[in-house]
Amino acid sequence: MDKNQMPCELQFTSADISVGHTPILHDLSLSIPRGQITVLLGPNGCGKTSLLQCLNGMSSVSSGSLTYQGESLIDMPERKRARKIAFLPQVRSIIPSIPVHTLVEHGRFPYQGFSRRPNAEDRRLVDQAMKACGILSFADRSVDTLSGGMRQRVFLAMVLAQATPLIVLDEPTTYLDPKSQNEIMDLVTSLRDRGKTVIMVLHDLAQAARTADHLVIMSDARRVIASGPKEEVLNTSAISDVFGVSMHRVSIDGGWHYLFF
Ligand SMILES: Nc1ncnc2c1ncn2[C@@H]1O[C@H](COP(=O)(O)OP(=O)(O)OP(=O)(O)O)[C@@H](O)[C@H]1O
Repeated sequence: MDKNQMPCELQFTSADISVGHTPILHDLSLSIPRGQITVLLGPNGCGKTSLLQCLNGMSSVSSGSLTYQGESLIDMPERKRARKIAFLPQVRSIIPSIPVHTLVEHGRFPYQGFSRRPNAEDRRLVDQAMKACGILSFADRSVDTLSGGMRQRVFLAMVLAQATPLIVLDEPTTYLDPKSQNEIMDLVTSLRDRGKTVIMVLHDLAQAARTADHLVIMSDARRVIASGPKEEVLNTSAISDVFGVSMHRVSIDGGWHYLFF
């Protein structure tokens, strides 16, 4: 299918978004396409996290609408939402002192009964997620003994084990070295290639330009000023308007690479 005509996964329409009782975003309308990687870019404090947090209930839509594949998310029970959307928040300050496989199993909670006893299908999906993230050999290690890059893989495996069509990642590469960042981006790309929809916040413009299919640019005024297929958005002045940098495209080995300065 033409990437410009992918069906819509998420739709915000004239949405006012609040954190607690504090209004953060006003009259936001935005479509997120299915089966693509959407990257949300914008300066600190423009409301990226608040926008995403409507998807895990940490912020709320106080007027307007938010739908997932046409179904309202606003009143959707938490457990049902968690079978559709997996959410990895920004860097966590508290790292659990539990084995890797136990943390990854948390991804199966939305499917389990009160006892939370994993069945064969849960165990299969947990193993599959750990394999995809390259952490099977760490299964018995305590999460708090791992490096930052490896921890991020473990959290990603937990999100994968949730087996949702939509994955939301808030700054998944922060504090990681370049190699670990590339590995996480490769993983994200492989998720998209397996049919998942991914939305993530990044701060690295080159990484965003390399990885995204679809770009959303927000401004200091907490507005979406550009949204669309990557090439279309990169051809506007949105990035230079918001970040004060110019984009330069260079061809290396037949592929395009983006530099911003
Ligand atoms: N719980 C809260 N109560 C009041 N204001 C809040 C709360 N959470 C966020 N805000 C404010 O909302 C605005 C948007 O914050 P948000 O974290 O969504 O921005 P962001 O674009 O994700 O920033 P960053 O890039 O720094 O992570 C900021 O001005 C922030 O101070």
